[in-house]
Amino acid sequence: MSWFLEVKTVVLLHCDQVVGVKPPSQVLSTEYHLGLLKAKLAKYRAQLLEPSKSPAAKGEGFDVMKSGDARVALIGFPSVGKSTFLSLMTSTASEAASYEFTTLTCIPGVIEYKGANIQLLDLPGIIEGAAQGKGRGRQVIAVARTADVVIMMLDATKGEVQRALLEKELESVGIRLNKSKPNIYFKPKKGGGISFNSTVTLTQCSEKLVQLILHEYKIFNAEVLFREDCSPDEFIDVIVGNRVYMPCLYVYNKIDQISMEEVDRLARRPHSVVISCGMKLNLDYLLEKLWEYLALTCIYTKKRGQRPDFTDAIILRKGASVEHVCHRIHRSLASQFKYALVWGTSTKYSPQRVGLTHMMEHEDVIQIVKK
Ligand SMILES: Nc1nc2c(ncn2[C@@H]2O[C@H](COP(=O)(O)OP(=O)(O)OP(=O)(O)O)[C@@H](O)[C@H]2O)c(=O)[nH]1
Ligand SMILES: [K+]
Ligand SMILES: [Mg+2]
Repeated sequence: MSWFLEVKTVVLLHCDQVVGVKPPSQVLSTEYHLGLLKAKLAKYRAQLLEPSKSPAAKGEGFDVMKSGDARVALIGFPSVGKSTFLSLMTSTASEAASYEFTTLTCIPGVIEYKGANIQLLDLPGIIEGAAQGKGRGRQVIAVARTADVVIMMLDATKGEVQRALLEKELESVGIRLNKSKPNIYFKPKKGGGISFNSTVTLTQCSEKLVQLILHEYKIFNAEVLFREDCSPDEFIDVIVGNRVYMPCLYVYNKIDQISMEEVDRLARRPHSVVISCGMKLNLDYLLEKLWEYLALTCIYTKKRGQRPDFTDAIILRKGASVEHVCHRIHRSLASQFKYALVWGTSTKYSPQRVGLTHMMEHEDVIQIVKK
């Protein structure tokens, strides 16, 4: 697989050099060549996603029930301190030791924070080649796909190498870290050819390239609308589908082992937090960051004629409706529901009378009126 990634890098460099410099005929032939290569590359990657025959390599996760308000998976090389971290942050003890592959299964714990129960999963260490089934790699990655946030735990003394290798592993199975879904409307059709439009100026894709990529996937009729200046890779992600867009915190552990300068440098990297489980350093800050990345919705309730109860929030995932709030308060509340008054950013007016399908936003206040 590695040679293929190298090919991709070369092609991308080539692309940057060519755009806007060569006469149209040459641009066309370069694009033709490039489009085919990229589409082939994506097909090859898609094959990687297909489960192989043997049951061990099937890619099924460990059998751990989802519980609580959110799920966080601990991904990392062996002996970076994942189990030490779980034992510190939760009331669950997970064996930690200086030898690699101490943890052989998935061990769930619960972090209680700001009234929310966050399920934290300790997992076996993974190494290069995990995606192709090395060690328990496939199982670990399958669990990572089900998380709301991934904590990629790194040993601060070798963090950069570990980070690059694991990013590549996750990337190869369609997990996109800290990226949002490309804003491209794509709809295969029965006939009518390919209709291509864009609402912004495109600097990385053209109609011709889009067509070539689609043809490689044997798609000859489709509607495509770019609402964002996406790359060919991002367009391929949209066609292939099955991608997971996952927030990820890079956590550099064992900072007691590195120089102050190095701590400073790592702490300033994007999406990164430095900690020491051994010395219990910076764990509070990590929790704060984790909370931010989980982006849970807190809803406050209010009784008629009383002030809202800001001490006890109802915690929900993004995209929760009034109905979700009702279910949280009482099982039968939705069936007795008449209307609700909502104050906050989800409404035009405060308060506003809303129904069960109204979508709630973070820090909204709600008063429910029963029949
Ligand atoms: N110096 C130092 N050592 C640490 C720190 N955190 C954990 N360790 C040590 O690192 C070793 C590995 O810790 P584990 O928690 O077992 O690591 P793991 O990532 O769960 O390892 P596997 O289960 O084998 O994948 C243990 O000897 C820990 O005591 C830290 O902050 N500083
Ligand atoms: K270990
Ligand atoms: Mg462990």
